[in-house]
Amino acid sequence: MINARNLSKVFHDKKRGAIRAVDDVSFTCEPGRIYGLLGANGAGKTTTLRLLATLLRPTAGTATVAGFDVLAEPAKVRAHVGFLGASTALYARLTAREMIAYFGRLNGLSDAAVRARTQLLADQLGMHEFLDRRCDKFSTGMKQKTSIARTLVHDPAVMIFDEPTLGLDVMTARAIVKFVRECRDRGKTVIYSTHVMSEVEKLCDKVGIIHDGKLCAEGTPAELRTRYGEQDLEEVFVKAVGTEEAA
Ligand SMILES: Nc1ncnc2c1ncn2[C@@H]1O[C@H](COP(=O)(O)OP(=O)(O)OP(=O)(O)O)[C@@H](O)[C@H]1O
Repeated sequence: MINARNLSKVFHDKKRGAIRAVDDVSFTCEPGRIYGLLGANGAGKTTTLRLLATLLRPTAGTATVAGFDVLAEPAKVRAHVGFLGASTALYARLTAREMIAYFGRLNGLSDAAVRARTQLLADQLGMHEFLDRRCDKFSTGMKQKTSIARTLVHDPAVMIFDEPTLGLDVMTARAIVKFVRECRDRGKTVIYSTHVMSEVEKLCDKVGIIHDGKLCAEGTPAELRTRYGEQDLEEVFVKAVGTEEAA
């Protein structure tokens, strides 16, 4: 479960001054559900996700993630969250298997648990063919699958994916979308940020549209279509953001 309450984050930049990257954002995502965070470049998606994963501290507001407060119990939040960000990196000299094992041990898993999780994640993500190859030889898709596996090795209750299919070919993107759906079906709480409307369509039970740091519209895809009188989610997005700008 994720419960964000009036989350705000202000950055202070020498050139740009104060940047209100996230502005009073509140939403809830329940177990067995995927919450889609939709927004243009610079809207505040990544900052919101980093606040939830405790990689940043909110300027105001707070959130509970898997039952723990991000301000009061950040270590417990981290133990129950898997965060796949754009900068999730791999060690070039390690193989995918070693990479997963390394993060498994960091998360306190036994050798037997690491072996079992590696087997399962490699099955689910289709990684067996390259599990024992070094990460520096990987394609973008292999890297992303390995990053997902190392992020989720401790089987967290809450999974945060920040644009996980960016730059991937159609087949790899589909495999990842399928994997995320299966995580939801196993009862995980999933938050998923993307620019790709077809993924929102396929995946998200609820969508939050973020613009200039503010959550300007929220609902199921069907509710948003009705509210904005548009079938195409891209049109819904344009209208929601346009209404916010006009206001
Ligand atoms: N560490 C930082 N210092 C200063 N400003 C920042 C920092 N991180 C983000 N920002 C600014 O905060 C705003 C929101 O950025 P954020 O990365 O959250 O947007 P986003 O919706 O994830 O965009 P994208 O789709 O391009 O990844 C932007 O104006 C960005 O330049």
